Amino acid sequence: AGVTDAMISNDATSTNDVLTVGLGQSGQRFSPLTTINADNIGDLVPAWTFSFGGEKQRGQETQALVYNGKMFITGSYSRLWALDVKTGKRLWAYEHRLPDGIMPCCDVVNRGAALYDNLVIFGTLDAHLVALNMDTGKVVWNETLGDYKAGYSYTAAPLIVKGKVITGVSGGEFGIVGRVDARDAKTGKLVWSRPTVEGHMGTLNGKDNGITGKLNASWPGDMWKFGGAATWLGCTYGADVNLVYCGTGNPAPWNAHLRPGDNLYSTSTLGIDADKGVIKWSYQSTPNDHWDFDGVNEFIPFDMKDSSGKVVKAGAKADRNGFFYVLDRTNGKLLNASPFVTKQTWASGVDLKTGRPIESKNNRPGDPSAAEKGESVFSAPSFLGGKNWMPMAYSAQTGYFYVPANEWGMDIWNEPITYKKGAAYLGAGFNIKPLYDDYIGALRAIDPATGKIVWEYKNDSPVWGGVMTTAGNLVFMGTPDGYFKAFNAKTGEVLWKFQTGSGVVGQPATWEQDGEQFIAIASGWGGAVPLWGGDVAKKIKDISQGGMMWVFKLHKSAAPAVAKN
Ligand SMILES: O=C(O)c1cc(C(=O)O)c2c(n1)C(=O)C(=O)c1cc(C(=O)O)[nH]c1-2
Ligand SMILES: [Ca+2]
Repeated sequence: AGVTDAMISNDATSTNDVLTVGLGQSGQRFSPLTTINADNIGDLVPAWTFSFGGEKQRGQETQALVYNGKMFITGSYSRLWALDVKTGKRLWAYEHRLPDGIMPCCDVVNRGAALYDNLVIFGTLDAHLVALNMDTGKVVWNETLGDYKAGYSYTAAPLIVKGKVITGVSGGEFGIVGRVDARDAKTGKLVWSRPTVEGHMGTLNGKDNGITGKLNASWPGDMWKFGGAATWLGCTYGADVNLVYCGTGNPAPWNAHLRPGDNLYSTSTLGIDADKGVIKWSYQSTPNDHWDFDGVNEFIPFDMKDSSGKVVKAGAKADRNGFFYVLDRTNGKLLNASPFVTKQTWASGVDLKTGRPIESKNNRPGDPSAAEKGESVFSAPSFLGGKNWMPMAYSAQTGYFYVPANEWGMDIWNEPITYKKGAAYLGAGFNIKPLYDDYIGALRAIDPATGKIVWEYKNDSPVWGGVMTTAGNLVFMGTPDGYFKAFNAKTGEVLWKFQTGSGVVGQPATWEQDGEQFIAIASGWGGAVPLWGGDVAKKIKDISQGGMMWVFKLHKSAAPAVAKN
């Protein structure tokens, strides 16, 4: 017995296990379970805990996977554990031997593994993809994703699509070239590879698989050779159209004066043919990005009822640049775009006809070519984004997306820079500042058909944890002050919270076992905010480090749930 493609296709509706990060290939992070619900959530108590151990703490961004009596979790510094899912007892551990010179930009994080056959597959900070035997933890195959000395690393959860393991790469701040790869999940052998910087060739079974668009038309000179567009958050999958959806990060360097043009395919959503690795469509949210708006944010396929009641094959993305985009997932056409944070100084909106931002004048930092430092501008959102990596969730039951957002801006300026292998390739300086005294983070319920914010929960510190929603009328998210919280999915009311002992930047998961529902979350403060957060980082410097897996269940097995509303 092992994990099959059919099981993975059904992961969003099957409740006995958790086979994918995102609770299904489309990444909606919705569970149909109702045993734990808005009426009895007050009875939620810890079932067991597990410590990530020792000196290697830092950000724990993982999501638990559950299969065949085992839980699989990844940890900071490229570690992975198999635990007894009933007790939390450690069964085996894999600790990847990392070289000294690794260069992750934004903490030593990992966002989870993938399961296929009898393998548990995850990526490492030195840009390797490692497949372990589920029962023993022994390495079955180990492939190189990039040269860590050139700044390649890996932090995302891989995605399984039809027997293939789909991965991106990290390293946009070092001038790597972004890429999406598909490998045979059983052997690790490369099937196709699709670079995300125009000009670089893709491959299918070792042969050229074609490029779309004119070679390098959107990059000046040789800039495409180190163009960034890292695919550092991985991909989702639209099974009905057989497209892998991958976001691409910032073009490199940050100083956009050095690369006039749109810089395709940076800061874009790509719809890539899952069998051949060919880009079927692309949608660029921030052409010629000057603010590190990146654009990797997850694109979540969902079916949307439009104003006439017609069901549209849509997909949504809450972009780091502050706009919530709804696209036609079959062809990438923009359906609507609306702000999900209070301030976007760089653009007044998005032109629905052309799909391009209506860019503000004078919100790009000045050209430093004749000076040491160009003119500084204040810009919002900050480069850490209206939303960063932490995934949103979608409930077909309420019809809302639940978006973890942050309200902040930055002073940003440019400096001269040239590419040097293994060195930061930014050409920019910055300082992040809060916009408001009373809050930075917010969890917002957004109606995708109108773009309206239906409810919001404000948090004093930035939110950095993933979101999950359930048919029990619940939304779950953790906060940097250590709480794991449950909200009413319809109203946003906080129904329950639990202090985990360190900041929560993990992703919730839920499953059922022997008639009981369980909910898991990793606690362990870290990620990009303490490293890059400027004035905001100063505000939250007193959060305790840590590293614990928490699993919860109802205090006494509740009677089968009866939904009250
Ligand atoms: O361009 C890139 O390759 C890249 C990679 C990563 C990463 O792999 O974690 C982040 C970023 N960029 C980034 O811009 C960013 O804000 C960020 C935050 C985090 C985090 O885990 O908290 N990672 C990253
Ligand atoms: Ca980046």
